[in-house]
Amino acid sequence: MKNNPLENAKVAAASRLPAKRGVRVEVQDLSKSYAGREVLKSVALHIEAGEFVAIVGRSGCGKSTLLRLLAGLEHADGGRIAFGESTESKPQTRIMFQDSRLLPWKRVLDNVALGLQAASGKAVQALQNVGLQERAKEWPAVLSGGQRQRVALARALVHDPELLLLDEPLGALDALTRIEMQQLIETLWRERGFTAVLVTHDVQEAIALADRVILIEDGRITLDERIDLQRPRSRGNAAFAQWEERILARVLQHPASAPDEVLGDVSLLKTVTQVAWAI
Ligand SMILES: Nc1ncnc2c1ncn2[C@@H]1O[C@H](COP(=O)(O)OP(=O)(O)OP(=O)(O)O)[C@@H](O)[C@H]1O
Repeated sequence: MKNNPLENAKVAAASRLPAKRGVRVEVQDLSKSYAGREVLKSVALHIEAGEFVAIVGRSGCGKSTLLRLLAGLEHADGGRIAFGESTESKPQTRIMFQDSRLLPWKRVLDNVALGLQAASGKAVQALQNVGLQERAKEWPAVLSGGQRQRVALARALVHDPELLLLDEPLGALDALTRIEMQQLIETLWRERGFTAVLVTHDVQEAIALADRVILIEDGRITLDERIDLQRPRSRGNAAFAQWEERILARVLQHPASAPDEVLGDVSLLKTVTQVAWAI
């Protein structure tokens, strides 16, 4: 295979199509407080099996808290989360963070194979899917940030998850690598059919990837928009730009808690937009 993650993903899709594995997610009346401060307030959310949902919102609004509750990393104070038909069974879930969290003392392939019993075939295939099979024997430290995130993606997908949770996984990457990673995630999601929930500060990323964009403000869902653009989505398209402007305007409408935060949020979002448009 060539060292091109998108091409590799397409070839792999043609040769080996696993059953679509998305799980339906039902969140009702979910609440969570830290030290008496309510961070999530009666959140209700329905996600179809195989749907791609992006969650946006200002810093501190509760996005990652919701993701951690979906992952089962923390417990809610109230409400319920159900997967598929039952509240009992837990789906195969994987989470990716901004930091790849690879083990520095294990080589790339061994990082991907973590948690697998008879590892190597599946792990090699997962590395091929992200275009890094030639780096299998190297240490994570010699990879670039984007390559490390591709390894983290391979490590998540090797378990064939029903639910993939993405907590700003591309937040530390440069604009071009970020767009390439978005395309890779979209290709693998379309191939495999897992349910995806992405937390992002980047409205353009949310619109590029998601079937639905959800806005959280002060711990509540205040916007839930279905993005009716065909895939793959072109950032130069007028309808794309209209969606971006509309959601960005809505995010910025909500007052931030401090003047610095307003400036930080606006400039971050605008910078990402301008850089991405310039490419
Ligand atoms: N373990 C914790 N203990 C105390 N407070 C917490 C804890 N985790 C989160 N919080 C608080 O809950 C609020 C929401 O945090 P959360 O990480 O969900 O925000 P976020 O929307 O993901 O923000 P960002 O976009 O900056 O990552 C914040 O005020 C945060 O300080």
